[in-house]
Amino acid sequence: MNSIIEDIRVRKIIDSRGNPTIEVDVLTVSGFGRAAAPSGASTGVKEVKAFPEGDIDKIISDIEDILSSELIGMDAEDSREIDAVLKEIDGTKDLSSLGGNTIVAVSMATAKAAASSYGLPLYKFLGGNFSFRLPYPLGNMINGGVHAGKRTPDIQEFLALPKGASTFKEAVLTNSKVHKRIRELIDKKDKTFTGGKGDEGGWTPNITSMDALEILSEACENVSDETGVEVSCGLDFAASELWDHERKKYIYERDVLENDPGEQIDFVIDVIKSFNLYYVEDPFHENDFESFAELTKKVGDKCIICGDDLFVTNKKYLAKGIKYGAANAIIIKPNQVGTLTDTYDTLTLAKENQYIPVMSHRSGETTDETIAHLAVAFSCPIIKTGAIGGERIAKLNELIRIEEEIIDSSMAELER
Ligand SMILES: C=C(OP(=O)(O)O)C(=O)O
Ligand SMILES: [Mg+2]
Repeated sequence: MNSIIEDIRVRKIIDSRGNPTIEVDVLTVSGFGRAAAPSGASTGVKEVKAFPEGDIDKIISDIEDILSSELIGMDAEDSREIDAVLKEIDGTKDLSSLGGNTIVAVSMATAKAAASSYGLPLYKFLGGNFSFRLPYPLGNMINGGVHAGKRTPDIQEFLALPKGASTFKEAVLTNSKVHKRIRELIDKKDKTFTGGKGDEGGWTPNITSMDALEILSEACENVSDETGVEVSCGLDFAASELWDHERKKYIYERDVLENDPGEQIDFVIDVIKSFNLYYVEDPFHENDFESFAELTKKVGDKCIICGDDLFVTNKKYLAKGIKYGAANAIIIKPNQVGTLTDTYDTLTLAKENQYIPVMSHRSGETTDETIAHLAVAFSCPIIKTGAIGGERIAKLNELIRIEEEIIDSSMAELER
């Protein structure tokens, strides 16, 4: 039994925002796995709690003792059992006792240790020999909202998807061209721009969302013409951050726009049509399943409507969404739900119901590359993990390596 757990180490490291997070090492008889947890800024209220209350250093040493006494001697290969034990030790619904970030790091590090015990990369260990498809990278080009500073666009993410790329490497290089082109276009529009970037490596100009959309659209078109690779545009509204619960309105401060829920639906449809958007994430706040359903009914045949804060990678909320017909895609962030098993179960439900699973980074990231492997292992047609920036390219470059390693690899199938 080469995959029996022999030791567990938990440490505090920093993420891309300079905030503390948790990294876990798992040692088995003949393998080793390491994973670190990311953190969100526009977190959904239904997500598990990232950290328990209290002094993180004290928590870490306590947690290491507890985990060691429970997990040493278990088989790292048995992810479902490991995850069940983690949840049992935690004992809370929102994982607030150990913290979702601790649990997800242990869950992922254990799976990596099991893969290593068999001498396999994680994507192959989890996905087997028939996981040969690479996801399309959905790249963050302009950052706004809570991922950027004051006077930046209200909408959180302006995205590009090189859906005409025939290889992952070509797709990544195409996105980097769009990113560069956008800088040139911003320089023309915002004369004070000094090249600042936001949490996910997108530019942070002092312009409105509408101007940012014009620039995104022009850059995607320019690069498509220049390279022959079709590049589509997308947005993450992160609308829970725009929603004023008291006034029941979406407030766009920079654009000086206020939309009630009905106006927001019309506005989103108008933007999708005017800019020929291929992808829209969280256009409504996290509890508005009805508006999601109306939008999906109206434009879901042409545009990917993706729920992030709406579903928080949780199969319970996804099941509700399926009932409503809300969305046709779901963001998959393992730390929103806490374990690899729960992530897998949500993904499976999504696929059974023709929801596109979009594997995703968080705005606060480390150089951990686990989600690159999960995207291939679980056949996600899209991965959202930035376009540039060390912690973002850690995933993109890992996928370039994976593509090289897979015999007869091909890009995912994307319809619409
Ligand atoms: C990645 C995102 O942001 P965060 O990690 O801040 O939730 C997102 O909203 O899709
Ligand atoms: Mg989002």
